[in-house]
Amino acid sequence: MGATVSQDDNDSDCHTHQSPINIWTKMALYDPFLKPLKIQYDPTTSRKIVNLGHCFNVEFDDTSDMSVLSDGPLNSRYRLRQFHFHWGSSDKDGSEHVIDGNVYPAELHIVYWNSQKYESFEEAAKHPDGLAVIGVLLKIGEANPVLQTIIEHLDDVKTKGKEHSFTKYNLARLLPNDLDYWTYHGSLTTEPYFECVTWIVLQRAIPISSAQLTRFRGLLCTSEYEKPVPIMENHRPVQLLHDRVVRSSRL
Ligand SMILES: NS(=O)(=O)c1ccc(B(O)O)cc1
Ligand SMILES: [Zn+2]
Repeated sequence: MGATVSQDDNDSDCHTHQSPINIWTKMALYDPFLKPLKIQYDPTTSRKIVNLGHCFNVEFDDTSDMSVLSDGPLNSRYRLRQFHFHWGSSDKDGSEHVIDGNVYPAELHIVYWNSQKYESFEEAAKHPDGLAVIGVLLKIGEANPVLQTIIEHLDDVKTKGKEHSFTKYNLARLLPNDLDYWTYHGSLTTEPYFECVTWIVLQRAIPISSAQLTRFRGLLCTSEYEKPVPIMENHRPVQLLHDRVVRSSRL
């Protein structure tokens, strides 16, 4: 007699906390115990910009707790490692998280790891409370001068594997003043998709101009020795919510 597989067996599979998701704002649960985000940022920790082939990272010195994220939904101190973006082949899509069915043209991910409990980013990524990622939606608007300082360096990292020094970046100026957020437990949105992320998606989007966003699509996923292929898009489709609840920091 073969095993019978019921519907709930599908939910018992081990990939039920995947990201990104569609956030239905009216279904989000206001949690009065959620604290405001505490973002301590030291501009001297920015080190370099790197073309990874599927995106570019701005990377930080994470050998000590100089730029850290704490409070919010978190129970530990998380150390800043890198930030990167996801975008689409046109301004019509590109974000990973979707809000009430609305896709945004791009999304910023600021990646932190739990340096209070774990010795390294790699170790932290193996645990459900290992990482915290602040997701910031981008909307088409005025040219963003703080993004422009990044965009000016994209020509230095045009091909896969290229990197360029990138210091004294003022990440704090990139964030909106309003830090209200939605939070839920999820995963990395690229390989290896580990379910190790406390997602903190800001409720306020930041502007980018269409011309600035076009510059992202000029990056190449090929090395300088290969036929040039642009990174036209790098966003993952939304995943099933399963048994998760999204909480909101604002009523
Ligand atoms: N897109 S994401 O923020 O979920 C993310 C962050 C880090 C890594 B990783 O360092 O492998 C992968 C995906
Ligand atoms: Zn990302």
